[in-house]
Amino acid sequence: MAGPSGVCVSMSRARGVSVSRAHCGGARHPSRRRSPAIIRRSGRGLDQSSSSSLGFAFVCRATTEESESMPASEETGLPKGESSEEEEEVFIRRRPPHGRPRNPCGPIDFVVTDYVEENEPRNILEEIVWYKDTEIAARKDAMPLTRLAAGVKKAPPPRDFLAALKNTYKETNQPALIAEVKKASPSKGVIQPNFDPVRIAKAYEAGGATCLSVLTDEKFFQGSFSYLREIRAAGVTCPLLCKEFVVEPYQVFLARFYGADAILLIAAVLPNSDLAYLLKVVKSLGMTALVEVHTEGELERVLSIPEVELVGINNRDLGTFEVTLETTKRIMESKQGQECKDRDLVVVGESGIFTLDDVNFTQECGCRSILVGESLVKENDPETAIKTLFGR
Ligand SMILES: O=C(O)c1ccccc1NCC(=O)[C@H](O)[C@H](O)COP(=O)(O)O
Repeated sequence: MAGPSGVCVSMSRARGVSVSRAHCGGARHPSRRRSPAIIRRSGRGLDQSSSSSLGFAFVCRATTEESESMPASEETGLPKGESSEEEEEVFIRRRPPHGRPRNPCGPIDFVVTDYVEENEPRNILEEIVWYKDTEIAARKDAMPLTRLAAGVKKAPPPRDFLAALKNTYKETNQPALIAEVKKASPSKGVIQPNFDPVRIAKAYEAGGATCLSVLTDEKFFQGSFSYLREIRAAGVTCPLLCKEFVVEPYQVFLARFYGADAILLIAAVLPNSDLAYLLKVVKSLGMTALVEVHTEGELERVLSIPEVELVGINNRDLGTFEVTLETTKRIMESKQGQECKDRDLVVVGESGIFTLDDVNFTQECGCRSILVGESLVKENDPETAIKTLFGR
């Protein structure tokens, strides 16, 4: 049964139905202004779990007075009310702008029949981020935040990820290596078929990596949170970055629970209000945040948050998958790049680093650290691969 403006209500499981229409707080895209979205009232989905509101209560207590005063969304535990100007700068739409293709709603479900094209992810990062709601809901079903937070207290203490990078740079005068443990990626498919995360992590450490980045996304990278724990349990002492697509505080707790010392926050995904809030959560757990940007505009936005200490510049264009180190050069030569240098922030050059020339080029751009995945992980002897990469 088609309702007004393309709202189609499926009666298959329904006896009676009324669907409310209102602004949707989740999507961040100008198109949403042209048409009202649908508010989900009940049924299965993210808001089915009571753990997110519980989670927020916990996070509030775990962080500062300042964050306590921020109103938060019941759905995600993140603060509401970011300015529309800031929303425009966020490249990634957090959710399909017109809701999911099918929306369970109590005893019925409804379908949005218009705007099918706008409702498709525009790039791989949107596709990944949209799937996170499903993934996080399942995680919360298995372990509500209250239990997760209790578990976090028993996790091994966090190591200082940022200090490790700074020390290496000072000692070696070469960029400190964050070596990535990743089996596959959306752009390359399977990179290492004989993937053994512990063997690779040990080889990276033996080769001289300062820190490790561990992909935890299962669907798109064939990663796992359990790799963090396995690598720690095997005695690897390098601080560990949880390479995840974070949209909620719950994921930060999960990372700490599994032993991560640092976590990635992607500016293209997170408006500043979310970034600032997540940074407080990260700090409250004793971890470091690597805040990743792709453009000067994102860097400018990120630099307005005083808590940012570690910035990553990703050379991969997430629309085309094209990788060029010129991105790092361009951004580091911009006024925002200059501000990073003036503030003595550690900047990490990420993606597309294959040779000693690439290492040197990134260092000349002003990066004190590099994050390297493919060129090391594809080799069957990653220890030697690191030594070759650094000309040692
Ligand atoms: O690598 C991808 O295909 C990808 C797609 C969408 C989001 C992120 C993606 N990669 C994550 C990374 O940025 C890299 O794993 C990391 O920077 C290392 O890059 P590389 O040395 O080129 O493997």
